[in-house]
Amino acid sequence: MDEIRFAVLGTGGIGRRTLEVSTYRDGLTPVAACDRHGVAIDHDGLDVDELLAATEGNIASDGGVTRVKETGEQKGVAASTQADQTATPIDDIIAESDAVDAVLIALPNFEHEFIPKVADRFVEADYSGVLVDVLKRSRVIGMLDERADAFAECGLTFVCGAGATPGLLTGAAALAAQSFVEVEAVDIWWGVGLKSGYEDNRGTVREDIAHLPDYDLETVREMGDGEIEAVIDAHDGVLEFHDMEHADDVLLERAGICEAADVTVGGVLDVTSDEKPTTTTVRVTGTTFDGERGTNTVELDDDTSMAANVNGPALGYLKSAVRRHRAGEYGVFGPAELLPRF
Ligand SMILES: NC(=O)c1ccc[n+]([C@@H]2O[C@H](COP(=O)([O-])OP(=O)(O)OC[C@H]3O[C@@H](n4cnc5c(N)ncnc54)[C@H](O)[C@@H]3O)[C@@H](O)[C@H]2O)c1
Repeated sequence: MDEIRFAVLGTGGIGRRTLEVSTYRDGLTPVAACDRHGVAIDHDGLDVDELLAATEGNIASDGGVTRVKETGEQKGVAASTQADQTATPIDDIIAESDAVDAVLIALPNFEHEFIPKVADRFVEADYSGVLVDVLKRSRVIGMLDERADAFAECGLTFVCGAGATPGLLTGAAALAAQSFVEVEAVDIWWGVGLKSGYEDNRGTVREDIAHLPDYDLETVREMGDGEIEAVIDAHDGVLEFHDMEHADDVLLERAGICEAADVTVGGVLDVTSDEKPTTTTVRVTGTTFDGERGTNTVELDDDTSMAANVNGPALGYLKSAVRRHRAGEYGVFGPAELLPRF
């Protein structure tokens, strides 16, 4: 496979690690990266080490965040010698997108329409390439599906929900389901330990809090950092979630594996320790062709971090998407559709 030149939109907790993980993968050259204040573009390949060093402890987050950790004079990616400050970071990358094979979207998702609207801007620019997102919310998949024809017309291959959950765990469920002729339940239970906590993973932690009873995306978007930290403190740094709106459900349904209503997602986030508070498991219960009822369980090792489980799969799905794109397959794909089909 030819070298893949890719861009990262959003160099926060996830996007920075996307760049780092890509240095361990063959055939991936990062050529552009941006956050809300700056953009770095080098068609010969970005110097990832320099960019990571410049943004260490210096992530330009948003979502109601006013206090940004800064070590250099510039906020976020603009602190890199390879970057420039800009008011139009995404448009700056779109302007160069003829020379970009794939774009990984690691932007926050506080507004459901934000990522679909970013995709619209690529369509308006007639971008023929790959877009991959790691978004979580089920309802956004439908918004992307509505755009499938527009994507197909401009030759765009979009892979949605390609992080850990949804993403890796959706794919694991799709594989585990192959033993059955009928799937009755998929239960996803995740554990994440993030000692760097809210400071370095603002988008992820804030979006997760929206799943707690009494909160939603609208309320967490308006909350100040102090209020978010107060919620975390009120739970002693350990937050447990049930019945989360994670797109694993609609992504398994659109792959024909089970009904969305048969999928449950929950988990535990511990921001006081890097140890996982609980083991991440996917349990798929169904009936085999010869009448046995059983549960196939996939388990992640407790030592694999969230950053590893989001970014490894995201880049893996990105590579699969580039193959699809080069074979002339355009439109919207979920992680379960890039695996054995039901
Ligand atoms: N699927 C999964 O398993 C999974 C797991 C973790 C996180 N995520 C998702 O990853 C996303 C990123 O999370 P994070 O913790 O890295 O967030 P973050 O807040 O740390 O980083 C977000 C980045 O996006 C940039 N940004 C925001 N608005 C922008 C704009 N208009 N233009 C350009 N850049 C902009 C910010 O400057 C920042 O660099 C979230 O949507 C989260 O839900 C998915």
